[in-house]
Amino acid sequence: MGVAAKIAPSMLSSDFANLASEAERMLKFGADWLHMDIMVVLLFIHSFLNRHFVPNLTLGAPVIQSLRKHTEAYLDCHLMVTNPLDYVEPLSKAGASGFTFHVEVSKENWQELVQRIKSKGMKPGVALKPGTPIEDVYPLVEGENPVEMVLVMTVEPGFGGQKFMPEMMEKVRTLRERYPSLDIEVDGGLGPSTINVAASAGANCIVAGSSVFGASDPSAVISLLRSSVEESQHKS
Ligand SMILES: O=C(CO)[C@H](O)[C@H](O)COP(=O)(O)O
Ligand SMILES: [Fe+2]
Repeated sequence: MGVAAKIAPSMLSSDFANLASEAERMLKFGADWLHMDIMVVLLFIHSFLNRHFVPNLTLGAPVIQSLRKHTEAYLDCHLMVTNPLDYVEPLSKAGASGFTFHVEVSKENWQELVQRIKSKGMKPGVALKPGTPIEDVYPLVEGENPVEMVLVMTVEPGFGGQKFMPEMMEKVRTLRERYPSLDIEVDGGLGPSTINVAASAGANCIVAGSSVFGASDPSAVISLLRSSVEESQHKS
């Protein structure tokens, strides 16, 4: 038996003007979590110092708060920002469930971050970009106050609809071997043609945006993602 499969449609691919009904549709189709990509570009700073994390702007606490009024679903928030600590309080008030920050921007303060996230009743997770070595997250999983999920990016963060990077599966395999009961999430380019490699590497939380929202039968895609994770776990 493995860690429970969690299928998390990325709302980045939804119709933002109808977010509540899009969320409801995904839950009806069998989604476990709703993946919320929080990206901020500080335009002023971006132009002068190039200190943004991703070159895109999506949604923040006000949108999470609005969505929370319509659903009790687990909101799996993926923070692609340079200053995640600033978002702990607003996102917890807004009703976020999971708070996953990037290791690349948290070297100095991850202990405080994890503690604050937990104190607000959210589940702390750490994400890493494709170029970041897996060893960088070990201290966060093995420390006294550990994160409860590792998100392995399988595209460069910033946009939906990109091509899955199979070479990231080595990271997933290494993590699964080291942490048999950890939630391991993969994010970027997941869909029917890529799920088997991710599932057999040991991922159990699957984010899928364009492959689900772009499908003629999203519920069939969600079922397929789930059965691939469950079958891989039975085999191992
Ligand atoms: O974090 C993300 C991008 O930075 C998104 O969650 C991800 O790209 C999902 O979209 P898709 O499944 O279309 O690749
Ligand atoms: Fe994401």
